[in-house]
Amino acid sequence: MALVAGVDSSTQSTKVVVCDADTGMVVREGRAAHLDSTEADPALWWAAFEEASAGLLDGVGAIGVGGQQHGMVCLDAAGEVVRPALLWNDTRSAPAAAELVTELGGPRAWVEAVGSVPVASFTVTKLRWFARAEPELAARAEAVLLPHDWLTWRLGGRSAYTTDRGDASGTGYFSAATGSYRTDILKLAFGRDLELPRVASPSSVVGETSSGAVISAGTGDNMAAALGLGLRPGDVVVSLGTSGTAFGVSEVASADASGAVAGFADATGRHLPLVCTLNAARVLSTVAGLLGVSLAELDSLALSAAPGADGLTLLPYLDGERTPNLPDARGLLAGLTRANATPANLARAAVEGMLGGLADALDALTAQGMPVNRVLLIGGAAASEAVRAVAPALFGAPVSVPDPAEYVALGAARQAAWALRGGAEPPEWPVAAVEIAGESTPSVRAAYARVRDGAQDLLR
Ligand SMILES: Nc1ncnc2c1ncn2[C@@H]1O[C@H](COP(=O)(O)OP(=O)(O)O)[C@@H](O)[C@H]1O
Ligand SMILES: O=C(CO)[C@@H](O)[C@H](O)COP(=O)(O)O
Repeated sequence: MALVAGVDSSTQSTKVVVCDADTGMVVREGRAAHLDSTEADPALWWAAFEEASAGLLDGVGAIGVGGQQHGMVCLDAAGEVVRPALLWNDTRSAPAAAELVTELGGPRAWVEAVGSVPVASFTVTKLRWFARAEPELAARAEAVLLPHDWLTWRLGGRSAYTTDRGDASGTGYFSAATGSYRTDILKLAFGRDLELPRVASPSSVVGETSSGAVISAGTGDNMAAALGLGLRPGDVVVSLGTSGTAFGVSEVASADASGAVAGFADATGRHLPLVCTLNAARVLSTVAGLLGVSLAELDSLALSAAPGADGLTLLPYLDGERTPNLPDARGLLAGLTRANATPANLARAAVEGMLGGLADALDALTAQGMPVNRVLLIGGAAASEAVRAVAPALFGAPVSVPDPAEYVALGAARQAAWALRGGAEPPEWPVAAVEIAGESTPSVRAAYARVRDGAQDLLR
């Protein structure tokens, strides 16, 4: 049995899986936690990878890395990290994003240039912030990489100084449509050129580890998840991790000047229109902490309340929000009365509020012509019984839950198997999923929309 490994270096943790290269069956896996911060020393990602992969990689013939998107990893001339990486969920570059949108000529100009309208998550806005806020440190920067690029480079050395089309499409200076960098945009943001990694093709081998395993190109975590699920047109993923994302694979690029749908590329040479919220799984853990209960107890409380939480609505912008682009927003609990002020209603409002943002994300994809025939629910919070009860009621499409697995790491492993074996398409790895049912509750979405739209001025 040939073995391949996949890595998911995401916001809260690193996960590693080792799979049968032919079937995708997971035979070994490990994980290690990350610090809770919106900036990180990449050395901590490497330490987490070493911890999570300890004892797992013997006999592995290929390895691929899926990483959280957008992180700004700047290196000096000696290849040393200049400052901790600013991560996708760091919002300090929101003013820089607004400046850059104006400087290039507005949202439509950005969509035509790179397929997306940049917000604080995008690497290009972080480079602008870096150049303006920390000029002496920025003067030392000679190159900029993404988190998965940096880990791939650490694994394979100079030859593995690469990225892929999928992750590159989240920088704001790469066009998924043309497959080329827009170095003019990088220079507009940062003030001068920086060395960028070579964009490797989807099934290429970019290097070799010290133990002789070939290294695939890697990709961004959402692109890897799409690969791990073997996503087909009509399937849309809702991923509930630190971020909430809704995305699907498309043969054509999206072009949403509203900025809600980012025109990313996938990891197979196609496109991955994607909507991302800043608030997902941690809405549940935060409210569980507020109530002093476990996640399982939060589930029980939420399931004991009626749909609509007796009029209690939570707009869960607890870390600001990315979609809608309200980086300085705070959460808002509306409709509170003496009668509905119960732990059960608050738990229910947390689940419905978090999923309300993802239901809006699905609407944004539909508006861009993305067919939503089936929703696949993944990410840590997909394990929640309350989430599984509420999602079908809000999403307006059949919802299925794939067998529990780390689909980002699985996708990276599938890419590694593709690089190992070659061929026009990645190996066929079966993914089983169970459909979950739920009665539609349009009144819950209507209540969420009223609070969302009515509070816009309060939220800026
Ligand atoms: N049963 C559960 N119910 C609700 N949330 C859960 C459950 N299990 C895990 N989570 C949450 O999932 C998150 C981790 O999901 P994951 O997809 O690994 O995140 P990321 O990829 O962003 O690091 C954590 O915030 C954790 O609290
Ligand atoms: O910014 C995005 C997508 O544009 C996020 O999806 C990040 O890629 C982080 O992913 P998770 O850590 O939540 O998996």
